[in-house]
Amino acid sequence: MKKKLVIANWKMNGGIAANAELLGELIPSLSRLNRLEIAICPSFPYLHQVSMVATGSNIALGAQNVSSHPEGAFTGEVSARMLKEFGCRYVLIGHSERRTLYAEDDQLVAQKFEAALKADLIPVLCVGETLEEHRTLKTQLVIARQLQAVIEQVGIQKIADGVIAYEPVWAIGTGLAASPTQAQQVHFKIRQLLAQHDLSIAKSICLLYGGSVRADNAAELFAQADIDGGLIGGASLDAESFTTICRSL
Ligand SMILES: O=C[C@H](O)COP(=O)(O)O
Repeated sequence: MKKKLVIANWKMNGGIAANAELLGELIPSLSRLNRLEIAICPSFPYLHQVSMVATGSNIALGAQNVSSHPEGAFTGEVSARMLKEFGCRYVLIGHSERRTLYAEDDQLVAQKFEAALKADLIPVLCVGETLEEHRTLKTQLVIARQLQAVIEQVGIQKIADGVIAYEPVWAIGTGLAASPTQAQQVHFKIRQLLAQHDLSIAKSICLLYGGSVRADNAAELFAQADIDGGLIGGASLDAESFTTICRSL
């Protein structure tokens, strides 16, 4: 059976007191949701806090980024081994904010995906087109290119050890989610692209949708045949909204 997963990406938000309050509400309200996996990706400094507070709950830990290098003179970077040591299970790879604001290209993203796998983390590969690419009907082309870079780096079998999140850049933080039909079409296309390499991986890989998922649109998005969960930004900072989103899956 395919994995169902909802990941909270807190982005560069939170603080010790705010995290404690949010977790204090989330942990009990999500505790009975055993039909899906739930993960929270805080900023690096709060990994330990979230790990300590969430231990024993059904909330897993994830990070928002990782270095492509295993160790060494890379000031400001955090390695996959370090994330593992701090209890991470997941790591976001190639989020569009990393691609656009920090110039992460397909090759670097692919190297990060590989670095995560080598440390036994589950990489969550983020793919998606910009508004301009969307308007000029390049969505499939862009996603095929982003996927291909990772397939070339690690091989199709290793892709199966990760998760893929489709996040149209124009939907992130804009309040303008893709319609369920639009999202489903792209998710279906992602499975088709993977099926060119391996049918069984295409069918079984966990595909998340991200981009302005809210309490009031999650159920319809998650009802789509090829959407197995969500990667949630803004709405994951509100306990009630995030709980409703998780319950919608
Ligand atoms: O990682 C999460 C995505 O960037 C979605 O963010 P958002 O839910 O605030 O649109």
